[in-house]
Amino acid sequence: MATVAASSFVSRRNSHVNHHYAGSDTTKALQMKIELMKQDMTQNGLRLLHKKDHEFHIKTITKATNKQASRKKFTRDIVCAIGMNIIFVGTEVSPWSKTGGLGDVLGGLPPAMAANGHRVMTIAPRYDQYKDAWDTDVVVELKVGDKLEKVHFFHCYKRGVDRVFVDHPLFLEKVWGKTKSKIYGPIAGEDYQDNQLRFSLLCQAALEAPRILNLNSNEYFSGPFGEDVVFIANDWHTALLACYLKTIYKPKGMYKTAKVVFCIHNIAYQGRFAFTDFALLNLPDVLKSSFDFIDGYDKPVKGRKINWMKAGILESDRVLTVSPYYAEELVSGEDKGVELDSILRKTGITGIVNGMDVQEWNPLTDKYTSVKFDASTVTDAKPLVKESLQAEVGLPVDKNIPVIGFIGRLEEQKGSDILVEAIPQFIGENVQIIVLGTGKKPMEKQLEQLEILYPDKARGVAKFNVPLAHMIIAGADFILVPSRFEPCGLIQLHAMRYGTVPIVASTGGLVDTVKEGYTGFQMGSFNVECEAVDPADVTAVAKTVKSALATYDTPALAEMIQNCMAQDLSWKGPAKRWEEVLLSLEVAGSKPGIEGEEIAPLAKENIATP
Ligand SMILES: Nc1ncnc2c1ncn2[C@@H]1O[C@H](COP(=O)(O)OP(=O)(O)O[C@H]2O[C@H](CO)[C@@H](O)[C@H](O)[C@H]2O)[C@@H](O)[C@H]1O
Ligand SMILES: OC[C@H]1O[C@H](O[C@H]2[C@H](O)[C@@H](O)[C@@H](O[C@H]3[C@H](O)[C@@H](O)[C@@H](O)O[C@@H]3CO)O[C@@H]2CO)[C@H](O)[C@@H](O)[C@@H]1O
Repeated sequence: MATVAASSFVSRRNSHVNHHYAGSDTTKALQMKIELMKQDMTQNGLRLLHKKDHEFHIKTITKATNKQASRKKFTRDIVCAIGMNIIFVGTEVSPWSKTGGLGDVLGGLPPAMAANGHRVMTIAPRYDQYKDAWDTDVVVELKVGDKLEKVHFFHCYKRGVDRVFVDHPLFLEKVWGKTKSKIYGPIAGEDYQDNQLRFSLLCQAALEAPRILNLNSNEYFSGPFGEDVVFIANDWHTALLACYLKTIYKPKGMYKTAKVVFCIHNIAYQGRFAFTDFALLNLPDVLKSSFDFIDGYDKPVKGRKINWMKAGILESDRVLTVSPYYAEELVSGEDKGVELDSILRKTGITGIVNGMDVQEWNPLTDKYTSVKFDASTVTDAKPLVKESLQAEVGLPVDKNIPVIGFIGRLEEQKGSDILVEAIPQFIGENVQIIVLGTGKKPMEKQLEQLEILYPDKARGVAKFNVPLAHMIIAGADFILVPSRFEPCGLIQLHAMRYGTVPIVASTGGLVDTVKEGYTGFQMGSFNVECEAVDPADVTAVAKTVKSALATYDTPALAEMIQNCMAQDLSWKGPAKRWEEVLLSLEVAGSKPGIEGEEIAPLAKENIATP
């Protein structure tokens, strides 16, 4: 009996089990891998060698008769329960809640991290009676403002991620049934008066969840996540998390090695409130200086204010944002850094470009489109999908007319006002345009006017309409993204995956993700002053749109379509970069992950959709 081929089998506390065959094994179904592993162990006489600090090392003894084959078979690692405990906290988590890209990121990045062997939880408010999330029966009492509030936790397990929903009337009673539009205020542009209390509650609840929720969602992880965790706080609403952690939990000896990453999805929203409101947050005075902020604006009060995002940046262990170019822009000066540039220059900020959810946005399986396609069939399929889109919005159905799409929140950021002014300059071409968005009322009105002004050429739909968003992404020939600023942008990623060529402003993540002449068209950067539309930007939009239209039905555009579709735009790459950053924080027990596939098929998933 010879040979000892090495295989290591590492397990961790709570019998957490995850696994990995390094080397050439590319088997996708994890269940098969485990079965194989069990068989291997039996057939080849695996023996437990020693146990040390929760780690088990197993040595394989192969049969002499099959020495070579066995040696080959076992020169791979089987790693169980590797990785980190990662907790994402945010106000939106798609598909349960979403007003825009923040929801998409909390929907898509966590499953990608889980696929790599990490134990992952998201914590977001329970705005609605989600059909697939059940009451955990765990209740905590939290001090919010000057009251004690009882908070419940709901839970479901999807795509390898524990989805936790914080249940309290501050969320459910306000937003119930209107998840898409009323998360932050009664109408776009208007905030709920008690948002500070709502988000203080969210942050405190998020600090309780990993310690008290006994989650046994799959056979590899069980029990509470514990205290050796890394929190990822997203945008201003979650800025208090680092503050409570540092001043309340750590002094009590809790969360000793836990760390907080603060991720900026949009620096335009900072959470600026009256300075006296600091008292509402139940934080020690020592933190006041981190919130202290003076600006020249009268809203919500004149002069001195508290700034939640400023505190989030200063009190977290690491600051990230959603693209490298946006990270550069944020520290470049006051206009792009929106008066937090100097703070960010001190703390530093790293940009990791977003990925996209390739399950939700897949031209081969998209449930909202009539014809499914991939790169090999796009040329034949696109005209058909386009015709259904034209019919859907009531435009003349003609596959020979190039269609331009726009999707976005109607805020100055997205430049829908620039687009509306540019339309007269290119609408004389052979073209149709479809604009989908909700937000500020005057901008919604501008959209609704389009059909009246250009009945055979343009449609504006002022609704939050996910099926139509999919149809536009799939059926349009070009997608226009005329943003004044854009931290990353997901629209252009979705579009490229469907062979819809992006025409983008040269800002933020649009610079990082769209290569001029290769995967799209760059329009140059726009004036970030939002009060008025800069005529130069209108000209840039019209000029670039005309150049793009000139490529319609040419081999050059066909090549660009192929270039777009050939890219891996999934969360896989970004998830690896996130992992590197999180590992560098050195939370106890953190280990690198693996190159994994989503572990959903193995999980005790509840399959109802929200
Ligand atoms: N009317 C409508 N109907 C249906 N769907 C609609 C819609 N309006 C928008 N959407 C959807 O909302 C998402 C918007 O994503 P973006 O990244 O463009 O936006 P947003 O600015 O909200 O996010 C911020 O956060 C993300 C994530 O980090 C950054 O990419 C981005 O630059 C930053 O501004 C897309 O999935 C889009 O389809
Ligand atoms: O996913 C979409 C975006 O969602 C978040 O943005 C919201 C923002 O955080 C909220 O504060 C609010 O913004 C309003 C702002 O508070 C108010 O003073 C006024 O300026 O109007 C704003 C718009 O209503 O709503 C935003 C969503 O519309 C998230 O922070 C962003 O990163 C996401 O892009």
